[in-house]
Amino acid sequence: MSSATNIHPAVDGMKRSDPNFAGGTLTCLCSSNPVTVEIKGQVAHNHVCGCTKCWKPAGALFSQVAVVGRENVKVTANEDKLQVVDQSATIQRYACRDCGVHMYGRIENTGHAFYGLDFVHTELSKEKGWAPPEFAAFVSSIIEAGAPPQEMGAVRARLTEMGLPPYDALSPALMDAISTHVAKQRGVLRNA
Ligand SMILES: N[C@@H](CCC(=O)N[C@@H](CSCO)C(=O)NCC(=O)O)C(=O)O
Ligand SMILES: [Zn+2]
Ligand SMILES: [Zn+2]
Repeated sequence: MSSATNIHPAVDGMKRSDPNFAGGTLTCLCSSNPVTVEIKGQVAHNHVCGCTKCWKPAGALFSQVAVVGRENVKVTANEDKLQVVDQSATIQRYACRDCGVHMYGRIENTGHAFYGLDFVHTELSKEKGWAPPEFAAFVSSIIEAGAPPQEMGAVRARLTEMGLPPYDALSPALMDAISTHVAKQRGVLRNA
């Protein structure tokens, strides 16, 4: 089977975003004492991510990950099961120590362009109406997790067919936002 068929189980044919969506509850995969996280309101910049750091469902080549204001993220059950996957990473990903699912990722560096935003996987919620993914990020990184390099053409073609433009970092809009932030910090952006 070609890798190109395994982009992400929840993404193909995803419904349109509900303009009045109020949020939902993310639940980890534990059959008993699951960790739950309440998300208030809609997420932004939902995307599929091929990087090795984001949590992916079994068999998927990509994770599905979006951002939401950290003030709208609240752990509502079994918080004691959460542990940070990699303390040295920019995004501190809180994973369930029993099932391994990442419940939210938080940026603690106040100087980072995305400080104030948490990273979440909306597929962990049963509510419908979440904003669907808009692009594919870190596509080349799937090779680092074992995807055959010779299948990358097929993977990019499939992503494009699914309406997810493939990029090897974040989307141009998000890369511009990061660089604008850095330029402002350095004082080199005069007219912004
Ligand atoms: N090739 C590396 C890339 C890892 C990476 O830089 N991931 C991005 C995107 S995560 C969500 O879109 C990132 O911002 N990482 C910061 C962090 O993980 O703390 C790989 O595949 O590992
Ligand atoms: Zn769990
Ligand atoms: Zn990622």
